[in-house]
Amino acid sequence: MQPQIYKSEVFDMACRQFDIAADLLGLDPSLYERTKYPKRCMAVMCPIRMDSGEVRVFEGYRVQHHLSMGPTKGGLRFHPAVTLGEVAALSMWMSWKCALTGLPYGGAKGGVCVDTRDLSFGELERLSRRYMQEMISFVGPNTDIMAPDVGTNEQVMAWMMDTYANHVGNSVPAIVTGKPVSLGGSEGRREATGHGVAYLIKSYLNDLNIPLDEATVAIQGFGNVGSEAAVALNAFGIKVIAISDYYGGFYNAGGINILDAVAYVKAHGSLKGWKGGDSISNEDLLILECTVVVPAALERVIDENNAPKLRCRILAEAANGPTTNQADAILKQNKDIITIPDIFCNSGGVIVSYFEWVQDLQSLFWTREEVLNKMYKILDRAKIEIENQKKKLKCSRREAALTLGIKKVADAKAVRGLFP
Ligand SMILES: NC(=O)C1=CN([C@@H]2O[C@H](COP(=O)(O)OP(=O)(O)OC[C@H]3O[C@@H](n4cnc5c(N)ncnc54)[C@H](OP(=O)(O)O)[C@@H]3O)[C@@H](O)[C@H]2O)C=CC1
Ligand SMILES: O=C(O)CCC(=O)C(=O)O
Repeated sequence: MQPQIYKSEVFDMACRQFDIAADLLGLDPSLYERTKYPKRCMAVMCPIRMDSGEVRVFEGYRVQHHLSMGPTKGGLRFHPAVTLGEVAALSMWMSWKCALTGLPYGGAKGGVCVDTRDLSFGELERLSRRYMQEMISFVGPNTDIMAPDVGTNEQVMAWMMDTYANHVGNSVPAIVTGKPVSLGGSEGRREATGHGVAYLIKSYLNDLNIPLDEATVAIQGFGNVGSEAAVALNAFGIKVIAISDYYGGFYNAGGINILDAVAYVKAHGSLKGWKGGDSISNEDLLILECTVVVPAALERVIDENNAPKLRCRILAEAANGPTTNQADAILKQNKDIITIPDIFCNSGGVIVSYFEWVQDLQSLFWTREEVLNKMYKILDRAKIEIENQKKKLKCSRREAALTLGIKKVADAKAVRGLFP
């Protein structure tokens, strides 16, 4: 029976993906619900004194999907659309992602329902600290390790770590990843997710025999993941022709000046008012004629209405859950489009978070080159496994990735047995 507390479109979507993959695997019924649903969750109310003197209370959540193979791991989202159901779905995807890439973690995710655009720097700090304070009994460097996601960043992770460290009385760098390097963060973590996305795009372009300098890319979302993917694509000599954020997008057939766009966002907080291209809506960006489309913002942006209109060769899912089940069924029939599924496409982030955690635990730090090379190796290995599984099960790439991840978790649960 599906737990009612998580009821939402996005949770249903993650459950439907699980059902399809579990059927392909012929998953033992005794493992089905144990493997599928999140293990436990925490909901907290975070009262914050605003700069005006008023007290506002924000809802926060953390969902730990499974604890069978190590601590849980996953990002923390600050966004007005956050719900417990969304966080639960994201925690499921973290589990399959970590298992697929061979990381010794279960999945987790956290979220606070807040629009950070409405907060001052001081209010953001108080909210971040209060959330961690409320979560102290639920997380730990060997229990559940947070990282940045939508609306959070290195600074938020620094406050999280400081709050936890003040509580226990000593520095605990391994409590969060995606921290500033000066606090034990890893070289390469900031760019890892976007860089991994760009690396996989390059790899699939090579498979399609499309020369890199002939490829064109449209990216929805220009935050950490979208902008770092654009920077890495640019460095690989792959032309980005459209970018966007919450306020809308920009199109330039001659190629977006990525470094200028990044500098503009750094100075102004968003792309609003930038002059680097013609205006394009977020909806039209996804159906542009180009080689690669990269959704790098939020879930469920590709649905049954726009899926038949996609005009790309590669859909690189940098965001988590950008494609609905209905759109997925449509894309499965379209043999001209390669979908690089989210749990694989954006896994560079958690892979390097794992490296950060390992470096923190051993207090021995690696160079950016070492970090990225180790990440490439894991991505290459996962790609081979996915392509083999796709052939073996005669299924889509998403189903291949999900079955690989889900099977590892189910096998671990089976061998651990039931207690008592
Ligand atoms: N950070 C990481 O390491 C990882 C992130 N991911 C996933 O990648 C995606 C992006 O995360 P991240 O880059 O960290 O988040 P950020 O908050 O850094 O960036 C989000 C971007 O999406 C834009 N955006 C927000 N709403 C919309 C909208 N309705 N239409 C178009 N764009 C919108 C934001 O615009 P604006 O700034 O104007 O609000 C911003 O450019 C998420 O799905 C996340 O779960 C996956 C793996 C790891
Ligand atoms: O780096 C991490 O631990 C998690 C990143 C994340 O939230 C994700 O992969 O969706």
